[in-house]
Amino acid sequence: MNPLLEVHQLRSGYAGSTVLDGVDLTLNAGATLGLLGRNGVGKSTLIMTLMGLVPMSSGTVRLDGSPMPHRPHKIARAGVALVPQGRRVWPPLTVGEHLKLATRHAQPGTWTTKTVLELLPRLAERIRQPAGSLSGGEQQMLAIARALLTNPRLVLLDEPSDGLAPAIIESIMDVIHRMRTEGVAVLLVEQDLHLAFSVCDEIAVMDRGVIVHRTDTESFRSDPTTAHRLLGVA
Ligand SMILES: Nc1ncnc2c1ncn2[C@@H]1O[C@H](COP(=O)(O)OP(=O)(O)OP(=O)(O)O)[C@@H](O)[C@H]1O
Repeated sequence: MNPLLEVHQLRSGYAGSTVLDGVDLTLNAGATLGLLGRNGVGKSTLIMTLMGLVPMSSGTVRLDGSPMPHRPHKIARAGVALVPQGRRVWPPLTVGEHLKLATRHAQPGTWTTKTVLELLPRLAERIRQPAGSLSGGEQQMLAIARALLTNPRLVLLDEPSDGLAPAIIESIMDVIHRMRTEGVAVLLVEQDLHLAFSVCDEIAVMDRGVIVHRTDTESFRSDPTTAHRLLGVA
């Protein structure tokens, strides 16, 4: 069986500077992989390149055995959804308007406005509120809701815990666990090790544009020496 996502020798970057320098990565359908690494090593660039938002200069990306389309809307239609760093909600649009827009090109599936609002009841309570007036945690939930409504096979989550209180991070964990239950594959870029360890089957570490380490979560968690060497944390 093909992996859902197969990345081979991927290179990309910005205006003459190479950031990804030969990334090799696979992810099976329904699996949850945490991508860790120090600041600036290229984790977000990988997410943006997979989503077609940063052009690749060489390498291959395959989704379910077929070449990944290049344009973001085609990548989304192929079943890949992005929860970007910084949420990227539209401040004047209400929660309801965001959800309506997200359903426009959605594939049919488990996730509908009803099931997403059942999972994220705080959004249901704020359906007429402009996104700009939501708290950071609520905006993060909205960004996740928007991604789920497309009924993706793969969700790329870029630092969902960034700047959020522990209670909200717990809610994000619950949502990622639910994605797993529904068979959605997740590539999670995270600095919060507690979050990554609690939801991921495996951990990969990036350094200077390549994947330098990959193991199951339990092995990574029980090997603080390696974690310290790769991430600078105990
Ligand atoms: N839009 C951009 N234009 C030019 N350089 C960029 C751009 N975005 C990122 N970079 C550079 O690319 C490199 C990798 O950045 P990236 O955001 O992918 O790292 P990261 O591992 O996600 O870091 P962090 O954990 O701090 O978010 C950095 O040197 C960064 O300055």
